[in-house]
Parts: sequence; structure tokens; C-alpha cells
Amino acid sequence: MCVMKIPFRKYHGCGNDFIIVQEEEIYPELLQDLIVQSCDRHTGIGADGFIVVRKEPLEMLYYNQDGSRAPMCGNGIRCFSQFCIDEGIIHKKEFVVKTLAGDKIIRVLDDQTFQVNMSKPEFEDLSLTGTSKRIWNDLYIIEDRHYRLHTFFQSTIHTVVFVDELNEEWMRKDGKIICEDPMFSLQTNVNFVQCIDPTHIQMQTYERGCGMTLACGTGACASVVCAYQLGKCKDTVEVLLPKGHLKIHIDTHGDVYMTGNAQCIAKGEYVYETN
Ligand SMILES: N[C@@H](CCC[C@H](N)C(=O)O)C(=O)O
Repeated sequence: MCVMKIPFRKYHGCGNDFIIVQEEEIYPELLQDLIVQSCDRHTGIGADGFIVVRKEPLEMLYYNQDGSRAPMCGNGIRCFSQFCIDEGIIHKKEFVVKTLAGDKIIRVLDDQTFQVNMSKPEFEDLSLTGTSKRIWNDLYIIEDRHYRLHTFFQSTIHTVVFVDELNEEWMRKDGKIICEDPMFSLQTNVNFVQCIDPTHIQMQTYERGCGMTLACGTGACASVVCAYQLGKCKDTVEVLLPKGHLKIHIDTHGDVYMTGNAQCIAKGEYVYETN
């Protein structure tokens, strides 16, 4: 066994929480184990996700709490941006971050608030979603609950489900069932959405690699895109979440913009014991 002290910061965006470290502080061969141990809510720091900061060129490497890699994280990229400011890595008001879902342009607004161009949704390229067929308004029944699934790629795979009311018990149970359905070979994030009025929705996400979270940025974008396509909302919507809100805007070219904040909640050294 060997003990290492790894400098980290912890952030949250609307309650979606992340451990963030710089790439030079970690050993790639130990990364999976480090993620699983440090994200544990009882024996580690606790977090929904783990972010590695690559500086040259600036890149966000995102991992879910189970150690799986994801192409992007909307709340994570705002926290990544705040980390880069806090650590003196970035001094500009606008910059580009590389991700597995392409380059994302970040604009720093007020203190701790960021606008991110989250790119256009992808409805056609099924290889991106890990599904063998297009899923749009498809009926999905669990016991006596009837859902309509809409699956597409919005910087990562998302399935949007509109419900009359958000119900914690069913979201957790049915979110897991939909997420792990074998028709999604790469699994899917599942967003339960309640439309309040044309400019407000409420949502919560069962995340692949993590379970229920308090917020999901890419999920908020996907939910608004889907609601807009179905004529359920306007092109600018406030997404209400248990611990905050995000503003999502779809421009005339179909690009999706997310605006929200990011907060540093801890800074220190993680005492990591290798097995
Ligand atoms: N919480 C994130 C999404 C994180 C990745 C997701 N669980 C996946 O595996 O695709 C967000 O804010 O977008």
C-alpha cells in the first residue's frame, strides 16, 4: 500500500458536484481507482463526477463517479472554468475548452457565472447515442406507468421523458431501468421533465455512471431542445432544479447556450491510499 496526497478542489453547479484535479497530480494507471475512492460519499470526498484539467491545450477530461468516461458535462464545464480562473490557468473572459464532444466556447459573465455554447443537438448520427434505431416519442411501459422516450445526442446521450409531476421514487426506479435498458448499448442519461409554462420547466436527471443527481447541464439543454421541438416551450427557458436554475437559449442556427454559475466549496489534499 502507498499513500499519496493529491491537491484537489471541489465545486458544485446547481448541486451537481465535482472533484477537480490537475493532470500532473495524478498517475493515469491509478486514475480509475482514485475516482471511485474519492467520489465515495462515505469513505471519500464524495462527488457526482471527477474532472481532470489538461492545460496545453486546455481540455476537460470528465469521468462519472463510477470511473466511466463521458464526452461532456454541462455543470462540470462551468466548474472546470471557475477552477481554471481560481488556479490562475485562465485570465481571459472568453476561451475554448476541448472535450470529447468537441470544442466548447466559454464566456465569463459576472462573478462565478458562465455562458457555454453547448453546440447543436445531433438527431441523426445514431452511433453517437449507442442506439440501433431512432427513438422519438416511443412508448415505454414500466408496470402501469406509460412514458414517451426521446433520445438524441446533446454533447452526450440523453433521453427526455415528459411527466405530469416529478416523483422522486419513480424517477429513481424507472430512471435506472431506462438508463440500463439493453437497447442503449452505451446506456443513456434520463431526464424527467415537467413543463410549468412556455418559459419554465422543472427537471431531474438519472445520470449514467452516477444515478439521480440534483442537476444535469447537458440534460437541461436536451430537455429544452426536446420541449422546443415539440412546441411545448419557447427558445429561451429557465430550468428549475432542486438547488438552483439554468438558463437555456436556442439561437436561430440551432446552437444551444447554457448560462449558470459554479461555486468552489472546498480546497485541500485528498489522502489517497492505493491498494
Ligand atoms: N452532470 C453532467 C453530465 C455528466 C455525464 C453523464 N453522466 C454521462 O455519462 O453522459 C452534466 O451536467 O451535463
